[in-house]
Amino acid sequence: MSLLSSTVAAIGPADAAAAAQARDRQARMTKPAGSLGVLEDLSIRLAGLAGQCPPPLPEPAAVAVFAGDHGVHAQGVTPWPQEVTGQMVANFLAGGAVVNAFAAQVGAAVTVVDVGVAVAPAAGAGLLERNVRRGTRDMTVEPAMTRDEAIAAIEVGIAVAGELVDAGHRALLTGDMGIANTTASAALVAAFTGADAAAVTGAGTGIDAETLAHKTEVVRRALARHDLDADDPIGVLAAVGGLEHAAIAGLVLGGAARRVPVILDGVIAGSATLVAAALAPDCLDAVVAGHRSTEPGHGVALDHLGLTPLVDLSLRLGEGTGAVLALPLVQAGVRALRDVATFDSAGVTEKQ
Ligand SMILES: Cc1cc2ncn([C@H]3O[C@H](COP(=O)(O)O)[C@@H](O)[C@H]3O)c2cc1C
Ligand SMILES: O=C(O)c1cccnc1
Repeated sequence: MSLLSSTVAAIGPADAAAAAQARDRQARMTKPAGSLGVLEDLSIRLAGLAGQCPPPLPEPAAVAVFAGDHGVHAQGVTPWPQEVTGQMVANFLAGGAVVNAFAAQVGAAVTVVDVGVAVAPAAGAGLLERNVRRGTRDMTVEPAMTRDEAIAAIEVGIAVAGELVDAGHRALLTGDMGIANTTASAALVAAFTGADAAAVTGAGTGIDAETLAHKTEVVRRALARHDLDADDPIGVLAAVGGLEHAAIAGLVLGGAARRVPVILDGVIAGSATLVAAALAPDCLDAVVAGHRSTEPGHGVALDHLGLTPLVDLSLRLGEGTGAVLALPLVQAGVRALRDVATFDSAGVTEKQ
């Protein structure tokens, strides 16, 4: 059996008994019932995922930054040159990117993976060299990847998830680097949700109104170019996705198979999770939406997946920055379920 097939087969539903135990404990903790809002629901979900109440604290955490390039860059969808992808890989390895600063703040490790960078980055200490191909093809002309390439890149993500969990990590965070990847993200979201290109295409790193109109047309052309069927997620991914999207889908599947929470970053992660959920719907039990980015396709993807983002700070960066900022909230939700006394144990009188 392939790594993808065995991983999908290993993903099962949440443990209803552990979730019920967590729900019951939340009702008996020394606080008004429901007063921790979203964090209560989150702790109950994570108990169901782990199959125990309380679930293990989601730490130590690791953010996996998957880097890849995009043939659709040739269509003029972003003002940034493609070589920035590889240059930022070097910056991540040197500790100089925003995700490094934020990860240091919350004690998360940063793992950098070349799954599809166009020009081989200089082998820096810590780089995981797992390149499947040196950038995708232009999706407005031909499929971005072959099915085999898409599956190989998904399996890179599954393997990285396994390695990080084997190394002791108990929370996986998604990160991405890939100039032009918000264009592929928009196409994926449109293909899986049926939304119009205009509803899911955004400014990415920042473009003027004319370039945004052009980018929307590029997404529309790519969608029209391929015979996209949401029931064939590998086919959609291969046609209009990116190598880092594939790897992130794999990280989600791999985390879910190991029953470790996966905290999503922005629109690249959201669109990649549409692929993962189409392959294995139960993987969503492991998924936490870290934040909502300003890319319009991100909200469309999260709504489709039924996920509520934890923070909304108008970020539009990627790299894993939004996921990393959300990590302490996830940890606080679990810590409350684990450490807060009950009315009985603390001798606090319950409401009349
Ligand atoms: C210096 C720099 C650092 C970044 N870090 C993340 N991104 C983000 O922006 C890119 C997507 O935007 P678009 O589709 O508009 O090209 C991705 O690389 C994403 O990770 C960056 C972009 C730049 C320029
Ligand atoms: O939503 C994101 O993660 C995002 C938005 C803009 C540019 N890069 C990433």
